[in-house]
Amino acid sequence: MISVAEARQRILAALSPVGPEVVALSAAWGRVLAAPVAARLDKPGADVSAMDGFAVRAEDCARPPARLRVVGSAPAGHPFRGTVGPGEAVRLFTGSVIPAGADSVVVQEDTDFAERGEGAGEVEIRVVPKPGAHVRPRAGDFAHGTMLLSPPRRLTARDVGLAASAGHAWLTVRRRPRVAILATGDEVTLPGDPVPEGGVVSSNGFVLESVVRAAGGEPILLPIAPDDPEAIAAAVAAARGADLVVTSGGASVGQHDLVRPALAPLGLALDFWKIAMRPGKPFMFGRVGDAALIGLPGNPVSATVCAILFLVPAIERLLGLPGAAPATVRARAGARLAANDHRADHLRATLARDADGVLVATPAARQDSSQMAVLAAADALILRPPDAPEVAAGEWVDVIPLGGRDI
Ligand SMILES: Nc1nc2c(c(=O)[nH]1)N[C@H]1C(S)=C(S)[C@@H](COP(=O)(O)OP(=O)(O)OC[C@H]3O[C@@H](n4cnc5c(N)ncnc54)[C@H](O)[C@@H]3O)O[C@H]1N2
Ligand code: MOO
Repeated sequence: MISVAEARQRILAALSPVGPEVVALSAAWGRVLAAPVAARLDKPGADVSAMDGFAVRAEDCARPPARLRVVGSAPAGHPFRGTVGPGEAVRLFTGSVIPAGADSVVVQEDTDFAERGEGAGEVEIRVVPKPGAHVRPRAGDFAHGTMLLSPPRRLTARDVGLAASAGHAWLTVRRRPRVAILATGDEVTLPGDPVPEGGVVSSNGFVLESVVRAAGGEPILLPIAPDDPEAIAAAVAAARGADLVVTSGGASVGQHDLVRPALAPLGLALDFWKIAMRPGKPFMFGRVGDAALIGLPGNPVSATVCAILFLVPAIERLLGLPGAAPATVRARAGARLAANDHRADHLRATLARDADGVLVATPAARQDSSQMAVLAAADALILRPPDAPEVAAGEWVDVIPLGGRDI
């Protein structure tokens, strides 16, 4: 059995980024940028005012109060075409272009504007403006040609706004990796269908569909396959065009654990099978045809933990991102943790702050890999490295916080 780190490294090494596509800016949020974004214009495109007030020549206002003639008004989008001469001012608003001749802006609160109102022919300036006061210089945010966003990068709302402000209506992003999902098992039924004796309602397909979507992939949820090698092979063969095929169930050693032998006739090239971890030991990785294959254990908690640890990084790699391990934080153990065996353990835990504000991770009492209620209620997975010694309550442990990307 290989370690969690080696498994992730082998998965990432076997995958390469999918191709690009061009999308409208309105559809770009959350997508992964595939080409650099350089500014198509200066921002701002001219020296502009940061405040509502008056454009002046600072030298005219050296001895307040200074009485200036208001020679024009320049709302944002309507620049003043003349030049501000000695003893003159122009009425301005936030975003207005600074007229030629002026070098500073005096905010209207520092004038007699309140007494005179809009449209007066004169204004009294009551302060000494610093040259350049309240002026946003041309290209002060960015200049035409400045590199603003470099790939690979998952686009945030702020990135989308930046690209818009730089004049981009379209962005080149990675297409969404197509991930076919196949739940297997004679006992597995769909939610809403009658559940026969010994039946189990499929949750894995829906968890995986959600995880794929959250990671930026395009999930394709296939019909459930029975424990029949031909049916499993036919379903996987029909998923041609997928970048990645993810199966659930039939990954272990039992007589009905069929995925590996079922896919042999399709030319399954197995990279590795079994990871020294709990839950999720019977994890399979390889390739069938043009697609990578991840075979997940059927136990729901095992499938979900493996999806967080390996499927999310795999999709990130297909998107051209590094595919890093889930981030960890330090917390104090909320209870004694027994010494671990040779499999890295991932204990479902709740997080809370103690009286000093220190994060405390308390493991759930039940850690069976079938317990979905415990998993959904958990805030974190406590990491227990292979062969870790016993940990007393209050000692520091590493935890993976859950809930990122709403997983
Ligand atoms: N003799 C051994 N038995 C088992 C071993 C082992 O090493 N030796 N490993 C155990 C471990 S660890 C795990 S994890 C499971 C994984 O087994 P499989 O991947 O073969 O999964 P199944 O047997 O098909 O199912 C296990 C369990 O999960 C339920 N299940 C299956 N599919 C779904 C689904 N889509 N949604 C919800 N639940 C599902 C299924 O009904 C079973 O209860 O093997 C251990 N056994
Ligand atoms: O690894 Mo299994 O996933 O222990 O239940």
